[in-house]
Amino acid sequence: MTAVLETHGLGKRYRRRWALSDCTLEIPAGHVVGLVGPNGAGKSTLLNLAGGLLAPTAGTIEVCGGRPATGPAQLAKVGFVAQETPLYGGLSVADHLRLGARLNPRWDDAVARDRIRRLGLDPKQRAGRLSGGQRAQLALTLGLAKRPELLILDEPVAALDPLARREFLQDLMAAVAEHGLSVLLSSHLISDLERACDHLVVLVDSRLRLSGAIDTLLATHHLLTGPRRDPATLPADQEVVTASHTDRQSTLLVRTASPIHDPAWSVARLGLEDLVLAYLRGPADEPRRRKLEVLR
Ligand SMILES: Nc1ncnc2c1ncn2[C@@H]1O[C@H](COP(=O)(O)OP(=O)(O)OP(=O)(O)O)[C@@H](O)[C@H]1O
Repeated sequence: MTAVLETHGLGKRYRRRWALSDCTLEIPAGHVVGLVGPNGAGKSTLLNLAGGLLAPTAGTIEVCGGRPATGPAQLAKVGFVAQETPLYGGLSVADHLRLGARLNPRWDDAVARDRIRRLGLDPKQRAGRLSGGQRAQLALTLGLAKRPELLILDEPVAALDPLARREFLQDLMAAVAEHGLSVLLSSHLISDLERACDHLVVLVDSRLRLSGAIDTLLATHHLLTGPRRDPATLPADQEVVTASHTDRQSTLLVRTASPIHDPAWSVARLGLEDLVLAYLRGPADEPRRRKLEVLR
């Protein structure tokens, strides 16, 4: 597997607080990877580290085989659209495309012009006069036309209307299929991630909670419902992600690569949204011990 992003023990600290801690992660090339987590979980921090806008406090990070933002060749490989879609307010849409062409060796002018035309943006309009969604669209167009190996997008679709969101995600998937682009994007909109992504990374409380191919994650998580039971009595290969109990019944979300044979359980699969929400809600460490406390 070729990795477009590889981190080992990666951490970023602001004064006493770790915004990202002990993150070891490998993201394969040629995929659209969704990054999710609650507000303040460390998503932008991870993306900014990958884009070379921040330097790590601990650990290492490699993007497309090199350290982020170290020289022009490395910069050309990575496109980054930050959350606040930085543009030059005094420059027109056309000026931004000209600048993009001058600064980026692999610039695809046809893609840029075609998107601007489809979006109905006036090339003469100054970026400072565009709406929030139009500015986001211009920034995303610059990111796609740069033809990077890895495109990093921090909440790219947040400002777009539903139709524009869907069309943008389709453009992204087409670029992945046609040009082997890899994409890492953060979003709170799980339905969008479900549509566009085939890999998932979940951060909670500055820590990596889950990562992997979405198909595999969905196939290895099971919702078990049955007579009340201490989660500590489950087979060792069944990791309890969350557990809730009534007087008579237990409902457990477990992760395991093996089939569930115990006839006491009724077993159901989860959709992506329920899986993500379980990890956002679930305890970050020692789930078995904590759940035992609940049972007492
Ligand atoms: N420049 C900074 N100085 C101090 N603390 C910071 C700074 N930037 C981020 N943080 C803190 O680091 C933590 C992670 O922030 P980050 O922006 O990475 O979260 P996020 O997951 O992207 O959140 P959101 O979903 O709200 O965009 C937060 O607690 C935030 O307050």
